[in-house]
Amino acid sequence: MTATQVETKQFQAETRKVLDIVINSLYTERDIFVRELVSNAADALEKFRHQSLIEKIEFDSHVPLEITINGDDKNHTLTISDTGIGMTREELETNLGTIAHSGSQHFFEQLAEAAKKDVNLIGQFGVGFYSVFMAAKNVRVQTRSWDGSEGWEWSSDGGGSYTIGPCPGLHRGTRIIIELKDDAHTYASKFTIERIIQQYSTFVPFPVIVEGKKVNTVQAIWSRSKSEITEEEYNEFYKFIGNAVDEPLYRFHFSADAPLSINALLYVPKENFEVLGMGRMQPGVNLYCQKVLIDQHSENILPEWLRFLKGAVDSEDLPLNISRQSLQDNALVIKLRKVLTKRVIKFFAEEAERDADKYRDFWKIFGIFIKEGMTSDFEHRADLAKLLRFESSASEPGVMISLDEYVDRMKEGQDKIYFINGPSRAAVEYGPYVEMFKKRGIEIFYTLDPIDDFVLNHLGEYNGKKLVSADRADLTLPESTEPSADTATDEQQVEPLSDAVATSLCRWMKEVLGERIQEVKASDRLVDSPAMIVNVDGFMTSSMERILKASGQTEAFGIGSKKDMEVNTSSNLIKRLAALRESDADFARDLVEQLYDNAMIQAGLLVDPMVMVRRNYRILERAADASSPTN
Ligand SMILES: Nc1ncnc2c1ncn2[C@@H]1O[C@H](COP(=O)(O)OP(=O)(O)OP(=O)(O)O)[C@@H](O)[C@H]1O
Repeated sequence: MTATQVETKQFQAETRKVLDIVINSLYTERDIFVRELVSNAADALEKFRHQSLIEKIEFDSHVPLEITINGDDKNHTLTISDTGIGMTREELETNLGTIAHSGSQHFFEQLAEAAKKDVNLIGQFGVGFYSVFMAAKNVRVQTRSWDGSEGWEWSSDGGGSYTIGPCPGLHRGTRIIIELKDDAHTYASKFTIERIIQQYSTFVPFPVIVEGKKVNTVQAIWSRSKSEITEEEYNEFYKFIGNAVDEPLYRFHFSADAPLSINALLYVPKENFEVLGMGRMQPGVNLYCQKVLIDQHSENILPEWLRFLKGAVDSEDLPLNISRQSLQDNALVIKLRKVLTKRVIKFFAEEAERDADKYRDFWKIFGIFIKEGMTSDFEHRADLAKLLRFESSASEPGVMISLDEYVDRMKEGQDKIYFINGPSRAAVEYGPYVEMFKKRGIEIFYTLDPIDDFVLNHLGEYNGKKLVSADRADLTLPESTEPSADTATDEQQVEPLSDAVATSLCRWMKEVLGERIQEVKASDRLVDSPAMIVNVDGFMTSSMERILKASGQTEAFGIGSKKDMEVNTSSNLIKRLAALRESDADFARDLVEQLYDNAMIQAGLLVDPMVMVRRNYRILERAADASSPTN
């Protein structure tokens, strides 16, 4: 190449930032750059193999599909070559000059954070190629596309720019020549390279030839029989396919011949990367046909809510040359997805039976995905319901139970499943909604996750039993659980307000509260608390309303659920209020307002804090006055 034909280009700003992070913060586990480059090479080979199945390729068709790695101890260079799909000039510039991510500030912060925490997270960010600069002073990428167009060389020292120029005489594929940093000379050694390949790249489905010797054995273990596969092989395969360093939480290897031929090897990792602040996970399961990759990180083979699974699905029934676009509507793929989803759900249900504690661990990490499935996947909702777990009034704190367990111990005459949402178990247990449940010994689920009420509302009923939130105005509890008069002790037998006084008090309270409340009425559910807010109609619970309000959606939905306030006419406070109303109406009005605000807060709904605090001080002042010794 002549100097005049070589162009110097600046990296995209985002790429520079990534390079900066990669170069400066990832010195500890540099080995992974080899894995990244080998996996890029394998991807390129896979792409070529796929292309050659779709069309007849003349150019360099005799070149075998393989990865070659050579070190030069004297010159301290490492060269990784593949005979894959190669890159055109445009592809070279786009792929190695820019970053596929939209490059938000947030992405870089997360990347920098992850790099500090655990270098292995880097792979999840798709900065694969750039990891080479952990060990490289300078990198040259020589490449020629499968289409036979001219070859090109890209070169950079990882600073702000790279050069690009023609590179004649290449075969199809890509050669990466790495000039190693002074403290990275070990990567020119055959032993180091072999060790890394064994560790990370055993399952690369193409020969990897280090210094003339093939170091990997091709194994698509999913198509082998279970009994022939060792634990070690399973785990190694997981590390390869899941880009993981640890062992999986669950493994599911399943084969079927009818209605479709399927070999699936799926894994549940130990961590939910989405909660680690790394954004939405990409699907982790690849689709193969007779071991040829058809769809990497396939969005078609499993529903979105199963994106946390890693693994491989192979079906001989699929046409080899199916295009990515047509996978989505392909009848076979749709069928495959149905069968697989059902099997995966069944697998989780069986695991929950087999080892409930382990399943609880799974639920804590991945329950959120099952919940997502409940709200988004109508077809599997009923099956998924079996997998749900919540705490309940009858469970130990922190221990979650299934709907089946709840149903099994429902009270005689009970035909509904009750739940109540709250920010924590303690908040729910001290709140007004569970008082009568406790008193009558009726179990109630605590839905402590904001999404839970949506999940249960989508479900509607389970085994023919309606799911009902305890903050509903029309809640009825089974008659059979009504406490009989003689079970109440004397001190519990507090005289309530007379009906006439109660009715008049409620009417007046309604006047004070105006439109905010549809009705104030005497409660038959409150035991200790003086008041509570209940939802009159519709399906919306207070928790759902809170979430929709927070996201500004109540307007769009036209929802502002109508509410009643129930008051406890046996409560001392309410009885005093009835008297105070006659003697000091202004102060009594303040108390009504405060009761309302307190009840709203206990329902998890918003009140005007400024107004409330001012009022609260007025009330405190009265209380201080009343108990002051000078009075
Ligand atoms: N050996 C190669 N042959 C052909 N193309 C390559 C090769 N190496 C990299 N590329 C191209 O460069 C792109 C960027 O590579 P890079 O490793 O940065 O990201 P990625 O492979 O897309 O993501 P990740 O490594 O995280 O899976 C690849 O998507 C591919 O198109």
